[in-house]
Amino acid sequence: MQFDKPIALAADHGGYELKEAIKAHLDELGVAYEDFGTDSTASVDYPDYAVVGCKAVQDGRCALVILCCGTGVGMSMCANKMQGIRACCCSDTFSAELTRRHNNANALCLGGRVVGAGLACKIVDAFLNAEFEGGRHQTRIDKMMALQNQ
Ligand SMILES: O=C(CO)[C@H](O)[C@H](O)[C@H](O)COP(=O)(O)O
Repeated sequence: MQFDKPIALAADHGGYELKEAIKAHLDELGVAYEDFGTDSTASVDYPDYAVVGCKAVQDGRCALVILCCGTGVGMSMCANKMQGIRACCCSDTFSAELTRRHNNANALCLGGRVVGAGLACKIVDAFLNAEFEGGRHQTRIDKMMALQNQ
């Protein structure tokens, strides 16, 4: 996997430990990242971290964002409310691969209380290694993104 920009990472307290495991994994892979917090297991509010991570993608500073909370669900709900963000909450590698290939997802959400670090790193690999296929999928994404105006 090669990216011309870093991967953004952000988590709440429920995803903090998983975020740290993903950082170690990205270090091993030599993939650059930017960590937007949180920095401990002290209780915080996941929307605050979804916003900073997604903004890094919106403004072009980061290529993609990985968001971790307890379930991944709250992060994905927040991320999908932000302009231009297509987030998928994944607990399996197949969905993570296909959401890049078909949905051109730019945000991967993971649950630190759902998946272990080993599976999460496989999910991250599947997400980062897949490429958007375009074609008929772009037509569908155009329709999807138009829903932001409804
Ligand atoms: O999973 C989450 C949101 O979808 C959060 O990470 C929290 O784990 C969840 O909201 C539970 O919060 P708590 O304050 O840790 O009980």
